[in-house]
Parts: sequence; C-alpha cells; structure tokens
Amino acid sequence: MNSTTSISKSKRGQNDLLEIENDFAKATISLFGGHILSYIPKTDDIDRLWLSEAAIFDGKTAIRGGIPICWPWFGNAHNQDRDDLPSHGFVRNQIWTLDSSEDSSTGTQLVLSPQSTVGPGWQFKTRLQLKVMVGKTLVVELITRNLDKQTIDLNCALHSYFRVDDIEQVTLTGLSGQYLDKTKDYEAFETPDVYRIKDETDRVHLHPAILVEIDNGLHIGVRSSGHDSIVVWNPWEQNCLRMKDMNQDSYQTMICVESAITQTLKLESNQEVILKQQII
Ligand SMILES: O=P(O)(O)OC[C@H]1O[C@@H](O)[C@H](O)[C@@H](O)[C@@H]1O
Repeated sequence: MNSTTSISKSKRGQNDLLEIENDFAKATISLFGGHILSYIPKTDDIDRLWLSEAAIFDGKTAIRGGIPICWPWFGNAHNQDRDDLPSHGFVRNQIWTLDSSEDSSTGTQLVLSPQSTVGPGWQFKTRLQLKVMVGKTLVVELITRNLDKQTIDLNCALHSYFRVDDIEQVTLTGLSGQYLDKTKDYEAFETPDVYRIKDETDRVHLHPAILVEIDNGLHIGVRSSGHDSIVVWNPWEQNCLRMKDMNQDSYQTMICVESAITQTLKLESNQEVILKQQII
C-alpha cells in the first residue's frame, strides 16, 4: 500500500517552502536553493538536520543549515581560487521547481530542478535534478547529465548540516586515510583513529568513506555514493562571530558531513553522474 502523503506550501520570509508529511517522516524543502531544511522521522520526532537560528530567508542569500546544493563547483571555483565567482556555485541561490512527486510503499519521492544550469563561469549545457526520497531514511540524489558536446570538469557537494547535542562530545567513525586541512593551507594529515572535534575543523577527506557515523546521544548514519571526498566542517566560535547567519554559539550544535566531488570529475558528453547521500 502506498504511504499517505500530504504536500503543502508555506512561506518563510521571502522563501517558498514545501512541507512534506507521510507515514514515515516530515520534511521541509525551500524552493530557493532546492534546499532541504529539515527531516524528522516519525520514530522519534527529532530533526536530523541543523538549521541556523540566524539563517536568512530573503530569497537571495544562501541558507545556513539543512542541505545546501553546491554545484557545479565546490568552494572556490574548481580550486582555482576564483574569488570573483560565488562560493560553492550558483544553484543554491536559485529558485527550483518541483517537477514531480510520487508516493510508494516506502515514502514520497520528489524531483526538483533549478531555473537555470548556466551561470557566471559556467556556460555548459547540462541537466541538473535533485531527487529526494522522504521515507524511513532520507535519500538525496543530485543528478548531473552532460548535454554538451565537450567533456566538463565537475565538482559538487551535498553540504549537509547535522544536529548534534554538544560538538565536543561528538565522535565520527568511518573516515580513514588522508585529509587536506583547509585551515592549514591544504596540508595533508592522517585521519585520527578517534575522531573528535575540538577546534575549527575544515577537512577534505580524500578517501570516499561509504558510511560515516555521527555519535552524540542521537546516532546519525551518512551513507554516500558517487562521491570522491567527504568534507567535515565546523567553523568554531571565532568564525561564527564573523558570519551574519550564525549565532556565537551555533558551532556547538552542528556538524557538516558533506558527500562531495572535490577532485574534479571529467564528465563526458552524454554521461550522467549521481551524487547520493542517505541519512539513516
Ligand atoms: O559560507 P559557505 O560558502 O556556505 O561555506 C561554508 C564552508 O563550507 C565548507 O564546505 C568549506 O569546506 C568551508 O571552507 C566553508 O567555509
């Protein structure tokens, strides 16, 4: 039997939202950014995602929290330090539309696409879709198809912000191998055996872990595929003070574990890549 779903519209500030509720969970998606803001399984009614209390909903500013879509580059454009181009690409600042929604026995699947897939620094012909499955778990797929005649260089990320009770009590498991430390000019380090966050953390883990587990009272599993990196980010107090959409203590209750392509995927003409993250 299909799950009983309701999808309603609401508004926060200037942003139009979709509120999804079915037998398994509730979720909220902002059409600005194609941005998932919350995912609350009905088993415990606890939001797995973290949304900044100071997030800006003016229909122009990228939303701080939830799952921002970084595309078609990650950070500074293609790691070339192009400060003239928007950080993390241009689709998190666009209006997306809901193309379809479908119910099944396992939940509700929604497909969204952005207004435009061309922007500053990126004039290639592509198709971009976001598939979201709201069920016992949340499954997010970012699907890029190269419709251009030439091969394109792609980087992207599902930049998920997770809720934790206390960042200093969090343990991460599943990561291994080397990471590049963005706070130390991309110097490479070995992933520690016991992974705790005690300071500003901005790491690109080059070994694409399939399952990363966040433990801090609540247990969250982050399963990824189609990625070449996992990014772990917490800005800590000093950087929160600098950001207008974070409160001073915001860093204490969040951690970003991002499923990402940061090592530049050569996507050939007519090929498709699916970057996927499942929140368990
Ligand atoms: O402020 P933004 O553009 O949303 O980026 C937030 C963070 O995103 C992380 O993915 C990056 O590794 C950090 O370097 C960056 O600061």
